[in-house]
Amino acid sequence: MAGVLLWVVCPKENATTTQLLSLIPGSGKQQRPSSSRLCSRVKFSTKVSAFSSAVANPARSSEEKVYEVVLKQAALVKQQRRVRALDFTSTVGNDGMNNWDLLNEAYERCGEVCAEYAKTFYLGTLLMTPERRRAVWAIYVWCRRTDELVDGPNASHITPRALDRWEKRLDDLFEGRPYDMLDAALSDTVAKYPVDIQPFRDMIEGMRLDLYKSRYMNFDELYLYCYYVAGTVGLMSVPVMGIAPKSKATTESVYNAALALGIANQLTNILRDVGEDARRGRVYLPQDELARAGLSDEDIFRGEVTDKWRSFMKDQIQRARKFFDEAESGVAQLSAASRWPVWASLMLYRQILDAIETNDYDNFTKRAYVGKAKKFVSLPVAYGKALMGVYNR
Ligand SMILES: CC(C)=CCC/C(C)=C/CC/C(C)=C/CC/C(C)=C/[C@@H]1[C@@H](COP(=O)(O)OP(=O)(O)O)[C@]1(C)CC/C=C(\C)CC/C=C(\C)CCC=C(C)C
Ligand SMILES: [Mn+2]
Repeated sequence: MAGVLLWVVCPKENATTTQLLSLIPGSGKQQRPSSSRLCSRVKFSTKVSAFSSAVANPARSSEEKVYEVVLKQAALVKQQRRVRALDFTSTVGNDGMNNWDLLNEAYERCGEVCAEYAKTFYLGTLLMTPERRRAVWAIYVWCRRTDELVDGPNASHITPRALDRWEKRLDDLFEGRPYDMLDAALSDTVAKYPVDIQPFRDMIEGMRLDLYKSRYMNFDELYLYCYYVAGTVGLMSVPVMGIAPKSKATTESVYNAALALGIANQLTNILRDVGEDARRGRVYLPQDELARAGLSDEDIFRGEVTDKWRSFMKDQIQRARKFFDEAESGVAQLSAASRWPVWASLMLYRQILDAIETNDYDNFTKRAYVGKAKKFVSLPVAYGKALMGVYNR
């Protein structure tokens, strides 16, 4: 797939099937969020409840339910909650390597995977502190492997039970019992940073949805899917990327921006891949909005760019852009060294929306991508934005 951030979020471009196969095992302060969208709908409370209990109340919108997760994650980072750290100190194995060396090797391997599948993002991480950089690699690798379960070469063999086993493995690694060396790196990361298990579980839930759901009745349903498979990445990453010590923003608003970036990226992914998804029998577009635009699944399968389609797409693109705008406010609040890769990914992914427009909204037969020239311009601009950040410590 094309380009810098595309290497982050769509690393398939750089990956061969066999390479990916080898990754698959056995096959602050409380305040209202910046978003006015949300402000109008969420009843704010300092009481933070688990996502599962939020789900139990179906009268609430997906944004409200997900916002409760944001509050919970923000509260956890404030507590600096840590899970039991692994003991990587003493034992020396037959090969003369001690556990410490093994852990370093595990992280190195995560870095290699990241460099292979998400090259420019990998380069961006090199600006981060060594500790943070390798923790982000470990998270990246776990996300990549999770997505490969349902999208990779073995996808047709993946059952809900296989995902249950993957979740059990996740529980184990959070408890300090990693299954393999890539898990060990994440085990160490979650012991060192206030990373909660819930976004990881929720990403697996998104993959479960992909096993049986191929239509989304309205944006509320689609939003929840986007949270599961992409918003979660933002929530996993912020505790590692770190908030600038001098930032005056609430923790919760930074998490909210991170969530928005994940949602924006996934909505963009969906708009770019309409044709590709349709060929797999999938329509990740809100059915009610399609109907209101006078469109149906049949129109999508036919793949004809009509004025109705253009008008529908304009609205979808506008919505995705709003989520990017919402994310922007949070980037400046991140620790200085973490800002560049985030700005770069935001700018490059957002340009895919421009590319869809340039293609006259033909996302049935043309794949929107950001060309090399635009990437080369965006990277220094992103760097400048990162440097200009309000808090440089
Ligand atoms: C305050 C603030 C703005 C902080 C930044 C927070 C942050 C780092 C957000 C990251 C957002 C992000 C990159 C989300 C990923 C979104 C995405 C498109 C997910 C894809 C899901 C499945 O989609 P699909 O199957 O339709 O797509 P493909 O055809 O398969 O591409 C994913 C593929 C899920 C798996 C996600 C990854 C492998 C990426 C994981 C990335 C990281 C852990 C690093 C994120 C860090 C940076 C700097 C972007
Ligand atoms: Mn995928």
